[in-house]
Amino acid sequence: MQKTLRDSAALRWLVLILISSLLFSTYWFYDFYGGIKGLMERGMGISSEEYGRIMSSTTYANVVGMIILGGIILDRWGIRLAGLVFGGLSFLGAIISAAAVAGWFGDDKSTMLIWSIVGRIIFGIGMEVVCVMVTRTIVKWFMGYEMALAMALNIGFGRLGTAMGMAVAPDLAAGGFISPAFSFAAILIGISLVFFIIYIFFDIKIDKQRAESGIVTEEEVDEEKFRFADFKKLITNRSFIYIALLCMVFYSAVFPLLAYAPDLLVNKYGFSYEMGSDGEFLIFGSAILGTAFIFVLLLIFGLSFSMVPRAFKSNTHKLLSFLVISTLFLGYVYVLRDVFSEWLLNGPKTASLIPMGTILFTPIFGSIVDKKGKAATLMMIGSALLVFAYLSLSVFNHVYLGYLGLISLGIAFSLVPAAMWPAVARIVAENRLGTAYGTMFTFQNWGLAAFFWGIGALLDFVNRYRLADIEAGLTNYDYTIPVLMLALLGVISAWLAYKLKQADKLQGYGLENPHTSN
Ligand SMILES: N[C@@H](Cc1c[nH]cn1)C(=O)NCC(=O)O
Repeated sequence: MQKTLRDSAALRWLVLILISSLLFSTYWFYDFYGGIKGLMERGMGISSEEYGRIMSSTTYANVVGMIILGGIILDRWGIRLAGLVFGGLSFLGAIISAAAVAGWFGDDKSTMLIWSIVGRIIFGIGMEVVCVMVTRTIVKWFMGYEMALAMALNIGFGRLGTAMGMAVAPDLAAGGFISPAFSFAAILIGISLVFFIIYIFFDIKIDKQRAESGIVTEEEVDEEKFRFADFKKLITNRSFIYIALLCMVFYSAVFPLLAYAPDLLVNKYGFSYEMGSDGEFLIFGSAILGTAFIFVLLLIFGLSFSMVPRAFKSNTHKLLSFLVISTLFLGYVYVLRDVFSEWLLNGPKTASLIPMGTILFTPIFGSIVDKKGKAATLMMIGSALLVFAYLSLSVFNHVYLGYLGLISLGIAFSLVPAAMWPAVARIVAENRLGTAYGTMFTFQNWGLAAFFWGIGALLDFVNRYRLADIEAGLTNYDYTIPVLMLALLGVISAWLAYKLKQADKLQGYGLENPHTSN
């Protein structure tokens, strides 16, 4: 058969980098606010509830079905046009948000707040559909090749965006000026759109080649398309209902926490927001470049740990490669020991290690699920870890228990997604997967809408008699009750995972069986 562009490994990986840049930049924009929550409150004069409202507004359009509509549009228009339109929307939303905090629409609090919300709503419409579009593009190029690896790398780029956004935003907002952090994040989306436009040339070419060689084109492949008949079937399937609810409750306990985690560490343990010079690693005199370099190396180590030993067949080679990577990693930690010890006392840098840790752990747990199964049990364990994490970060006050809580949160954030997404593919037939993911992300956005806002509102409420002192810098926010509320979500997640396990026993999808037995 005639070869197409996707038969070249180099081109496949080039395509992955071009399109994953969109995930990197949109995840960055989604999450960087967490690193500068305190600075936003001071700079814009907003409360925690108003900060929560801005974060929550990202989900508003998705709550009323935008992801599903976006999926239908993606089916009709195809990757190129839909990618440009929805990528363009996320860029537009980011520009509006950056203009809002720069005071372009007016520098009074309510104008800045309203336009920040408008910006986030538009950004949110684009971002979620971009995620679906990028996944489709990976399927188009990697089906029959290294698809699982490509998906893991793609989500790794997203998590890197989250981590770097949280860690670098305070450096960009040095001196309390938040505007550069917003402009930088918006420019990143613009750059990734340029990468996407470059990708379009490859997309046109491969479609032409596939048409010439008689391979079905994107428009003809309807496996991933949204169908209302499928939707009806899905929402009457017990196992799907439990896993979709689990997706909503679990992510509601994790994504919103990321938006508050740096501020929690600053307020509860007295961590810093801005980095002292001891914690800076300079490259060409730039701390931002230095931080980016440290993160990229962490990403490379994370991926090497999880991918390289697995690539060898013999156990000796596996062990040898693991030892080599471990030695290099220890050398890296040793050289940067002074920087890391400062980072562990800085709110945004410490919180950014949660998404960074998932890059290492998610593929490891993914391969455990492949080999041993136990997907529903692992989701129960991941949810229980959330409960432990949030109890450690709320009712106890010891900083070491706090670190342990953050590590548990990182493990839970790796374990549940690693077990959940392949489990969906077992419950739902392949030709209904697009509909299933669109439905699950819609449910997820309902929860996110409530908890992005809810944490901020509850924080203001429980601290209502001390708000003036907090603003004056005389005392700190008490995060105990809002974080305890998230522990409750962990309990509900564990219960839903248990119900899923029971439903699976009745329906026989084999969620507890290894994937290799199929
Ligand atoms: N809905 C997507 C994308 C996303 C990321 N942050 C907020 N929305 C999603 O949840 N993807 C799965 C993941 O684990 O990132």
